[in-house]
Amino acid sequence: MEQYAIKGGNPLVGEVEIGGAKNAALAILAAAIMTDETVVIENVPDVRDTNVLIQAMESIGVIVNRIDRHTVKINASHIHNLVIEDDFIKKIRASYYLLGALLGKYKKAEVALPGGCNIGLRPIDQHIKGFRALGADVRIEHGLIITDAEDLRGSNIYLDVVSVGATINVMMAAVMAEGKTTIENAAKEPHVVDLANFLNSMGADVKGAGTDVIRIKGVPKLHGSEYTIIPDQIEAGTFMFAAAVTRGDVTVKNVIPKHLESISSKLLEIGCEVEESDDAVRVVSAKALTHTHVKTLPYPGFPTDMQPQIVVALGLSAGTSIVTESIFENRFKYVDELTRMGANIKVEGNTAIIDGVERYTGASISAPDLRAGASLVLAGLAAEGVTVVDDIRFIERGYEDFHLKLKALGAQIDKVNTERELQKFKLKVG
Ligand SMILES: CC(=O)N[C@H]1[C@@H](OP(=O)(O)OP(=O)(O)OC[C@H]2O[C@@H](n3ccc(=O)[nH]c3=O)[C@H](O)[C@@H]2O)O[C@H](CO)[C@@H](O)[C@@H]1O
Ligand SMILES: C=C(OP(=O)(O)O)C(=O)O
Repeated sequence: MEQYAIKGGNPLVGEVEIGGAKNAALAILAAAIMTDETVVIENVPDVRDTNVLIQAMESIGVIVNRIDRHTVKINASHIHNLVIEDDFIKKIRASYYLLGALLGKYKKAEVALPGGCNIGLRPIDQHIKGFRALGADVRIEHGLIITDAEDLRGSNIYLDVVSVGATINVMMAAVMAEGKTTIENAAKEPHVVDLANFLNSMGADVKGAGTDVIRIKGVPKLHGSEYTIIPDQIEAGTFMFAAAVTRGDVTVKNVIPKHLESISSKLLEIGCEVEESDDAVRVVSAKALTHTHVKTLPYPGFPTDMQPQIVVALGLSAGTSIVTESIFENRFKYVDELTRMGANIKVEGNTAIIDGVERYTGASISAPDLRAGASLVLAGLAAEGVTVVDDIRFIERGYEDFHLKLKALGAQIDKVNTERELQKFKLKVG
């Protein structure tokens, strides 16, 4: 089983290029099947989740050509099947975007219930509420979400919780519905805006994305497009925190600094310097880190997908910090692993009370999910001695070349596959 072997202690220094946003790419790839014309999408991250989604699209007859590692050409004029139930698709969250896309285009779809990170219950009632409001019948049978409609008609939909997935799914189902749709209490995340921009580039009429009211006028059909996906806010944030915890000096390049504001603010609060330019942010961690309080919130609040990264940093900060996870009920599972490395953190319900320690010490640990896994790697980079992180397949769901990018910044990290390779790494790093 592949693992990351890490020898901590090196400050990360240099520049790192951020890739396309995984969560935008997943929505946009799914939406690309809503036209029979060819679509070219650039800046698609080469990560497991996007590759699984592409594989599922191919399984129903979508032709996907890779022009280069990050550019795909999609033609969905020969879809022959509206049922998607292979085992892989059950593992990712965004499989359900194919439901909104197929329902919007063909008025019918059957897709396996979604997976994704095991961080809470993750119900899909708001997606179902939205589809039903547009006139679709929706039922769950044999592990599949089955939806069909004679006609989709625009509607006013108020989301009871701010949900990225439901906002995206309802938007896709509504763009070719007859008449006007309003999504109230919509999510405002950058990837919601990116999807709306992409749909508009295909001829849709979506207004208000990025605010909490999205207005959609149905159009009869969508056409081909060429589109570039926005940079990944969370990949960028992860490298910014890698600089913070290793006392480094890292410039994350190819980013939209506005999307990183909540992350930059917290880094400033804990004692880092943050310099913004047009499409880059530099983080310098020269002083001892200090404590702060954090509550995860929908955008523009502090992202839940950055919660484990900031906990790793606060675990090394002087004083007591309180982190409240307000989006998912069970996103502190990694704290047990961090405790093995010497962290002093007590979890009470959705709150972590963190008493900073002077250092972490290397240990053998497992990645419980994507962001927690990446954050445990950051802990390993800051720790004294060698850390071995198992289950790195979770990390590879959302980070392209994670260890190679860290290595280029001066980290001592290798991917190892056998005990022998691990011993070799240990000998190499001394
Ligand atoms: C593939 C993707 O883009 N994943 C992101 C997406 O997940 P995802 O789209 O699953 O997250 P949501 O925004 O939908 O979830 C937010 C909250 O709403 C609840 N909820 C959601 C839908 C629903 O029908 N009913 C309901 O109660 C969820 O349980 C959660 O408590 O947004 C999350 C919140 O920013 C991120 O952590 C994930 O990385
Ligand atoms: C939780 C995440 O992804 P997913 O919703 O796909 O599980 C994430 O990207 O951090």
